[in-house]
Amino acid sequence: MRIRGAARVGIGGPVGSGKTALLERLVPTLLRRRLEVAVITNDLVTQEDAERLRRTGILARERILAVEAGACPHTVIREDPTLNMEAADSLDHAFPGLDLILIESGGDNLASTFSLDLVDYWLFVIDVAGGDDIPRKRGPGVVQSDLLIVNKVDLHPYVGVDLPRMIAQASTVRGNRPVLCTNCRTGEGIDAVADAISNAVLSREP
Ligand SMILES: Nc1nc2c(ncn2[C@@H]2O[C@H](COP(=O)(O)OP(=O)(O)OP(=O)(O)O)[C@@H](O)[C@H]2O)c(=O)[nH]1
Repeated sequence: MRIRGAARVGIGGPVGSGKTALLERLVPTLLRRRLEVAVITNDLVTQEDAERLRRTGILARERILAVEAGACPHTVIREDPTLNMEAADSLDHAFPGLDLILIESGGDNLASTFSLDLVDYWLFVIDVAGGDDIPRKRGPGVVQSDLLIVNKVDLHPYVGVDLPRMIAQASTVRGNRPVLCTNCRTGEGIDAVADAISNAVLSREP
């Protein structure tokens, strides 16, 4: 068992659903709440997402670590999360006051889930452009995540998606575990995501 450091929060979801865009909005929101944050990104064979986040300047470069996941993004967050656990341990060691380590998975399919050896809580990000039948397919990520995020809600009129129906189906398959909507272009819904994470994994008030 690890010595208690920062809370570890996973962010998974299909390719392009908006995981990095969510981080770009969520990190500044958490920092405004005076929380100490670091990020680990997982890419297949590059450090692209980490470099993208570093370029935004939202966090000091050394608070953003990259794990190269190899061929299977879910392997390093579920079957053998050693690389991510080592990265998180090194952030805990380097920044003793850290509150949260956000671990972004590489883009994967609806079956991807996080090992609870790695994270205390995990979000799964889908987007409306993927279609409103995604929740009905009952992928483990959609069903089992602690928080489901339906992103890109601004696009629903353009892709013919019935958003209320999509949310209702998501809530049904999740047995009333939470579902939140976000628009990472504008920041809509991000405060609610920060509230959910804080309430779930932080012992002190933000
Ligand atoms: N319209 C709209 N576009 C968005 C939103 N969120 C993300 N995008 C766009 O969607 C595309 C993919 O976003 P990313 O944040 O790169 O997605 P990702 O899940 O990190 O992608 P991978 O790491 O490749 O799996 C980008 O062009 C974003 O600008 C949103 O809420 N609305």
